[in-house]
Amino acid sequence: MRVAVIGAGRIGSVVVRSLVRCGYSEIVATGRRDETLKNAASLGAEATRDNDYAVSSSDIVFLTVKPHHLPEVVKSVKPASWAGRTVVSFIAGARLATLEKAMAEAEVYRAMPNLNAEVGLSSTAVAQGTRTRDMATVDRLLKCMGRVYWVPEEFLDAWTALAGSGPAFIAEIIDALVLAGVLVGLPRDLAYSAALDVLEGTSRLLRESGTHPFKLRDDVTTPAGTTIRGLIAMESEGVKAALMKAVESAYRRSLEIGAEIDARVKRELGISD
Ligand SMILES: NC(=O)C1=CN([C@@H]2O[C@H](COP(=O)(O)OP(=O)(O)OC[C@H]3O[C@@H](n4cnc5c(N)ncnc54)[C@H](OP(=O)(O)O)[C@@H]3O)[C@@H](O)[C@H]2O)C=CC1
Ligand SMILES: O=C(O)[C@@H]1CCC=N1
Repeated sequence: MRVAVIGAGRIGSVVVRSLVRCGYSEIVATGRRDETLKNAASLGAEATRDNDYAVSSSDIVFLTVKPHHLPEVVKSVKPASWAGRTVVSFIAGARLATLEKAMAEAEVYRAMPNLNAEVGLSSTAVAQGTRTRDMATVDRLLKCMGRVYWVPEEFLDAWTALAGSGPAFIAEIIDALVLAGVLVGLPRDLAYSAALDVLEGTSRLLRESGTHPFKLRDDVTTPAGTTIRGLIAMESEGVKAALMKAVESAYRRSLEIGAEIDARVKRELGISD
């Protein structure tokens, strides 16, 4: 099976690396700049600027360009070349209806992974379109990147906010914890190790024990001890509300991008509803 990765940037490169790690060797990746192509080739992909060649010579196509590049990419491929291809779009916000209009004869899936695919730990949600047949192959390829959740498309924008953008939110929290460690006297490296260990350990404990986060919090919290002092500071600074608003804002932006891209695809490709 041959796989095309259209747009071998940050997430596209991770797709190439994940597939190579999984044993796939027939991969073609595209980009515009020399640097992008050089990088794709160094990862083991055939690198080309020719999107039409990449799509027409492959069975499965991953779309990993920025949302505003979607119309240009569709135009760079002959309509006949999309026919019969299985296309998995990682483009934030881009709706299945838009993608199916843009690539009229392709079998289209909308998915949202995250950058943790770099270490095989993506949380990827995927929704099928109206013409999809080969879910097993898509499932197998996505599993090379980490966990896969088949969901209705209505969850994709929320998933994009929580899981797609999630690594950035968690990285901010980790950075804050490291600064906090330094504030109270730990050397930076030690604070960083502690922050990563606590995050990884808590995550694993919750997943493996099935314990509710409230119960874990209460188990850690000694009356008149240290944790409760920290918890009241978190409450008064609105940490929970800030995180909820972060995800809600990202969700709204995903919806906005979806509407913008739909309008651009219709305008630039001359498609009507
Ligand atoms: N970054 C992330 O964590 C995640 C991103 N996504 C989604 O993945 C998509 C890509 O994001 P990201 O990887 O961060 O972005 P990048 O900008 O890193 O990568 C996009 C790539 O697309 C290439 N490209 C642009 N136009 C064309 C074209 N006409 N033909 C071929 N290649 C082209 C660019 O190549 P060049 O630089 O050579 O122009 C670039 O390498 C977005 O839609 C985003 O929503 C989804 C989940 C997570
Ligand atoms: O920030 C973005 O738009 C993309 C989608 C999810 C992660 N990065």
